[in-house]
Amino acid sequence: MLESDRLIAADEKEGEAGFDRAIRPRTLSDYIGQPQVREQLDIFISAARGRKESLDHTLVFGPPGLGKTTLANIIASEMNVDIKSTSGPVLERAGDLAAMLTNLQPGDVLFIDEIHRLSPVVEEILYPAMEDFKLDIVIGEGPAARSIKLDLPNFTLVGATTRAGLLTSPLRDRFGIVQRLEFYDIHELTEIVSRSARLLGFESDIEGATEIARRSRGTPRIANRLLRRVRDYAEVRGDGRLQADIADQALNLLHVDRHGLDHMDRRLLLAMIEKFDGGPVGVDSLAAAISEERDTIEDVIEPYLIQQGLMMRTARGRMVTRQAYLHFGLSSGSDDAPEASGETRP
Ligand SMILES: Nc1ncnc2c1ncn2[C@@H]1O[C@H](COP(=O)(O)OP(=O)(O)OP(=O)(O)O)[C@@H](O)[C@H]1O
Ligand SMILES: [Mg+2]
Repeated sequence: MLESDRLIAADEKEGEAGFDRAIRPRTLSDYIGQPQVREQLDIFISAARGRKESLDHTLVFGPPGLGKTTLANIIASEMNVDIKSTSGPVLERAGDLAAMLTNLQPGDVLFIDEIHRLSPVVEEILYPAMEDFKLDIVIGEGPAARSIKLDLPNFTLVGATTRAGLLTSPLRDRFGIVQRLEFYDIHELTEIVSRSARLLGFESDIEGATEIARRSRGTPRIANRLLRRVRDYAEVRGDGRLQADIADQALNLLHVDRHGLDHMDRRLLLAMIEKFDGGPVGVDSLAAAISEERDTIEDVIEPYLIQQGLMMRTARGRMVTRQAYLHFGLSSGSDDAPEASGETRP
């Protein structure tokens, strides 16, 4: 199975955009969960508005599907300004960024998704733009080359990344506000599912919403996707309402287990147990063993398994925990399978 075919992949799938527009929160008060992020941003935004200044540059990081893009849009709407969106890989040349920057109105939000993938030449242009609102760019080549300096309006750069560790430190240091998104707990996800169901006109009860929440890997995008599939099932096999037994049947049919683990998670954990004796094993060996990209393992599969206390990242490599053996009904063979280190299940 391809990563992109995964029902519980946290990345956005084709055809979800329209559905997403209907349910994406637009204001900070619609944004469920992430209490610290919300409280801090509420203060910073109110203060900036009070001073009639633009908001400080803001970096948002966290695993896919937790609400980074949503938050960038909310920041712009709470600040009452426009948002212009682009992404790291799209900005290939210095001129691409210059075009975006010179197009900004005072106070605007410039949203750069996947900001860890900016090329070094583009990043160089970004530094003075962020710091002094100056554009400093060389056009042309050889003897005809000229350096152009322009004043830019004050703007807010909002950067999003799944991998804060890959940001260069000069770039990271230029963000005044850094927010980390966490996986959502069951109560928050239940609220998200109930809200989405309401907006879709899909009648639901709390048990039904909870059943989806429990199996959504702490991720709103997955919760909303499972909700859509359960709605199909409820319309065809049930009475069109979201209830716990209908959700359970639908998700079993889709092979999403009670902890929200699917085929790929199970394959990763079982490879560690069966081929590497529980680890420690390097991520590259693991990637080869299950024929996945290393990035997919690091970005998509393992963050949730680590958060759930099923595996650990150690200096010597990846290891499964005792909980992983228990999950598969196996005994941990040796007694040295580690306990999960203080991580709790949502
Ligand atoms: N706090 C929240 N409350 C309610 N719904 C949310 C929240 N956060 C995200 N969502 C929903 O989850 C979906 C995914 O959010 P979003 O696109 O912002 O994720 P992302 O972090 O930008 O993902 P990626 O890393 O793939 O870019 C959206 O459909 C949005 O409606
Ligand atoms: Mg996004």
